[in-house]
Amino acid sequence: MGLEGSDTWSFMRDFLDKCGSGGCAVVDGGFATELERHGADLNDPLWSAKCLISSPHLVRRVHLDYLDAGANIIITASYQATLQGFEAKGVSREEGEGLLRRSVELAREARQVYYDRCTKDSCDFLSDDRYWKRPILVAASVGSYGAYLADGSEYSFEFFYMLYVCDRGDYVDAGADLIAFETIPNKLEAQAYAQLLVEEDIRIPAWFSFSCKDETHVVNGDPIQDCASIADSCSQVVAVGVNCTPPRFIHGLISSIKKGTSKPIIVYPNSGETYIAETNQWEKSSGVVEDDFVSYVGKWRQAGASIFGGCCRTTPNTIRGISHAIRTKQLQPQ
Ligand code: MET
Ligand SMILES: [Zn+2]
Repeated sequence: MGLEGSDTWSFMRDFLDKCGSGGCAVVDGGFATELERHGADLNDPLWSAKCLISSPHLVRRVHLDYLDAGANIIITASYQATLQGFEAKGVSREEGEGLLRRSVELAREARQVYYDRCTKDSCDFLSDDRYWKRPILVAASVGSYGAYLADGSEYSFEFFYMLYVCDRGDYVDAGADLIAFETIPNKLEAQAYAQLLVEEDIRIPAWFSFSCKDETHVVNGDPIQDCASIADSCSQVVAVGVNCTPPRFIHGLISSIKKGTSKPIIVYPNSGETYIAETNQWEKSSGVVEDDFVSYVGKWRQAGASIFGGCCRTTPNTIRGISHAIRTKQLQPQ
């Protein structure tokens, strides 16, 4: 049974209401780069998904750190997880499917640990002498197909379907609350995901989040407004936005996205640094200081976004700051 249109329409809006911060929610921060800060070596085609094999305890720990920091949505370690990638490591197809499910289970376990601790130590808010259980969703991460094709080969829809349809039912079975299509670089992929969600009758909702190169275009040059319109016409998509994009473009991007959709807008920029592939290092962008984008969240709320977080090189501290800002200021859109 697929989600009915009205269910998906209300899914994110109901969730945002329940979060109790004036219709805002907090997503987590950079997951893979946070694993690296804890010493994980992610120089691997599987990137963060490598830790599903080598250090699942660290995956659960980082999820928990983001929950402790105030996240309402945690994104799984499956960004670059593929059965093909696992197979290259000698992991059988069945075991690989198990690892895809495991990525969701680890996030759900962290949520359970967090809730168990809350009732014992009252670490979350109290209202009327009762413990308030902060709403928390587990979003299964699907990284871009373009990123998977890092060798510069061409898009092949046959392969795309093999990668993304065969594998992704595992997330639903494992109990993910939604699918996060992240860092989408172009219109073509957005169209393919939208088609996939409809044709395969994926039973959980999704968000589409694009990676952008300025205030009006995604990284390949397509207008973000067109990308947002594609997401808008797919009833299973419950939020549209941008991630892994420098903070300085976010305000303009929110205005551009609003021209293409009226769905809730999600923004989780990176730290503003640039990844240099040759050296495997992140460098400060010249002349731009964006160390602390937490202070911009109020403006982004006014511009019309309602879900805020961080991407690469942001940490639980960023998320703590965002969470504090939206809870204490009760920000409103203009
Ligand atoms: N959710 C992913 C992560 O933080 C997004 C990566 S963007 C390159 O690991
Ligand atoms: Zn990122």
